Amino acid sequence: MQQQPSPEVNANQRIARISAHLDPPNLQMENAATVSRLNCRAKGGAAGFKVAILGAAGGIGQPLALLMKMNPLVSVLHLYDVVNTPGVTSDISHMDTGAVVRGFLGQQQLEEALTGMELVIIPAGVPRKPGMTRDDLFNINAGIVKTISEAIARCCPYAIVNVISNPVNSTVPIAAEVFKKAGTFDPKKLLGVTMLDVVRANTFVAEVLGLDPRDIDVPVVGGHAGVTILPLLSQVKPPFSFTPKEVDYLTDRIQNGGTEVVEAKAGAGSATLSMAYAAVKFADACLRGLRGDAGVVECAFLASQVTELPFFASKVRLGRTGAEEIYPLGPLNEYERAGLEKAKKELAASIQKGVSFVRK
Ligand SMILES: NC(=O)c1ccc[n+]([C@@H]2O[C@H](COP(=O)([O-])OP(=O)(O)OC[C@H]3O[C@@H](n4cnc5c(N)ncnc54)[C@H](O)[C@@H]3O)[C@@H](O)[C@H]2O)c1
Ligand SMILES: O=C(O)C[C@H](O)C(=O)O
Repeated sequence: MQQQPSPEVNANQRIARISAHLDPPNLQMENAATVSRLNCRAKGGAAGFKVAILGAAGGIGQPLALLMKMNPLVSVLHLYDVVNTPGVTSDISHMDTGAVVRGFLGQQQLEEALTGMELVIIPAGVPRKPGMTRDDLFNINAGIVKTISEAIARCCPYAIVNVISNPVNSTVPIAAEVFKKAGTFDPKKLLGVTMLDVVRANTFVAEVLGLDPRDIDVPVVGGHAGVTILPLLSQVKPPFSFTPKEVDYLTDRIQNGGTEVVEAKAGAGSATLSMAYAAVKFADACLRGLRGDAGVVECAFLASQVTELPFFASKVRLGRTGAEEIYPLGPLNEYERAGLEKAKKELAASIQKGVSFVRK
């Protein structure tokens, strides 16, 4: 005689039959009594883009991860670092926003972190301490950006790449050389993030004028270090005229905004919170472009023919394939023309340094 199943087994079988009816087999929980994070029903988030942050456990990386998790255009968020990603990922993943968050730790997980990504944001690398220039970071950060770029070329060659790691004037040429070697270079998709210069320029100009920074738009061209940061105050929108003293004050403050923060932090790093804000502003513009929104225009440092230099920051229109249009600099006044010459001289050397690092 067959033994009767216990009432409890019967109940479980009923649940299994009902859920088999309701759910596709691969989404069923094998046993309703042992739900875990691995067998629950997450489908991979709402519609949106797949974004990776490399250097996600750092001073910029953590608030950047927080803000990208809040961005409704992001469906999957990969957080990669060489330290501390399990904690950061666990923490961020509890936020009740749409993006599904996954963490990746150490170089052996870099390829997995990048596979399938549509936007890759790179704040990996060391920051300045007082007395240092951004170029002083080259020796460490050049190698980090090179390794990461090689992995991007292998795993997500069509992704838009936002480079934050300094010195941006050299790290973007490094990434470009790596992509050229791999045969994956698309000049529209490799973008150095100079958004913080624009954010600062809008803030400082608004302070001088006694206005709301959200109503101000200052184009900042050139590069992202000292005199290569060239605010075009003659092209501020809406148009305002400044006294020569105001122009000197504003140009100096915008060019040295990074140093202002480094000195205030007194050895504890450089801008992280304002940078995360700026990085998200720029990443969001890239995602809106990818989605097909019209009229998305921001400044970025990229391969360009706007000047005789191979890379230059200027206004670009972001679209489905990246920076689809690069705008000319427009009419410059005498002060800005002199600034442009200084900027080009320093930029040329920084670009060459990055190119030689990969070609050597
Ligand atoms: N473009 C800009 O406007 C701008 C603004 C601010 C800072 N930065 C630059 O951003 C970088 C990061 O600054 P931060 O304040 O976040 O520094 P941080 O030291 O706080 O964080 C950097 C993170 O990168 C990680 N990292 C180091 N090597 C790595 C590797 N090989 N792969 C992945 N991750 C790695 C570290 O573990 C750390 O978590 C610096 O180079 C800084 O100069 C750029
Ligand atoms: O100044 C730095 O070193 C960091 C960053 O480039 C900035 O502009 O804040």
